[in-house]
Amino acid sequence: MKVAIVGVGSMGGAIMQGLNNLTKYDLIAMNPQNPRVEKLAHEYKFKLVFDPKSLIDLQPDVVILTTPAPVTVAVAEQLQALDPHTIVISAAAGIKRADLQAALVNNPVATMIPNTPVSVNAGTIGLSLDPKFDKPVKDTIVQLLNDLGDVVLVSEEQLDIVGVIGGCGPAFVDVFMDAMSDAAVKHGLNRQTAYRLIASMVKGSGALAYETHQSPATLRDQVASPAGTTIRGLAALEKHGFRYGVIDAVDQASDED
Ligand SMILES: NC(=O)C1=CN([C@@H]2O[C@H](COP(=O)(O)OP(=O)(O)OC[C@H]3O[C@@H](n4cnc5c(N)ncnc54)[C@H](O)[C@@H]3O)[C@@H](O)[C@H]2O)C=CC1
Ligand SMILES: O=C(O)[C@@H]1CCC=N1
Repeated sequence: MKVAIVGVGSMGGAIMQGLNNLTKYDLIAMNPQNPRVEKLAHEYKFKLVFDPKSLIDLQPDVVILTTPAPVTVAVAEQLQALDPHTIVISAAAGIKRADLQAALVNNPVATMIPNTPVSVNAGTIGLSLDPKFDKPVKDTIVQLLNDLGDVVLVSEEQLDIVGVIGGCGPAFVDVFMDAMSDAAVKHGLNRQTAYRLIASMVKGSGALAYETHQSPATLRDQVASPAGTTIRGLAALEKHGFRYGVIDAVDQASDED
């Protein structure tokens, strides 16, 4: 399958990497000339074009839009001459399917919010589909995105909050991991050991919650032994408003103003 990525920045590059890991996709990219993207094209051996006509001529089966959100509808307008069978999937946060569909009248258009862990095929991808899609279109989209991680099908109204939790979430977790590594270094671990330890701990905590379906509160209680060390740390997190900080981070990221 021929997959084109339009806009090879952080998100487009992560998708490119995740698809390249599988070696089964014929990958194409469109981006303004940029040495970083050219280096990536050389490394991953994908075909790089710089203008919409060249992209359209290559007849991709799927086009993924990972351009900056404010220009994404304009980019879609430049792709109006795509073959009608080409499926377009936009990753642009806050851009509605109706606006993209108005630009791409003949093509099936889906909207999603992926996250950067797609680069290691461990992404979380909130996906909204047009209920009018026929089964082959739906299957093509879901199968492609399943190769990049977990696909969570949601309504378009829910995509904004899914985008904040799944899409912004890795950055919030990164801040937590960074702070923990400072603490570990303060207590004598070297930075590299701290990073490895913390990444493994977060990966394992996520896997445990994911595999067992237990609530975070239940899992937390299993760690906090009576009169033990964990409950003292949990009390300190409460004292410093950690939970409210997380809730407010989601509120702020969700705020459109
Ligand atoms: N970074 C992330 O974790 C996530 C980003 N997104 C969405 O992905 C999109 C891109 O975000 P980032 O990768 O963070 O931004 P970025 O700034 O790193 O990448 C944007 C890329 O698009 C290219 N570009 C700009 N105008 C273009 C045009 N007219 N045609 C083709 N390419 C063009 C830029 O040269 C750059 O390589 C945004 O719409 C954002 O909402 C969605 C979920 C997560
Ligand atoms: O920061 C952003 O706007 C994008 C959307 C979700 C994650 N990154």
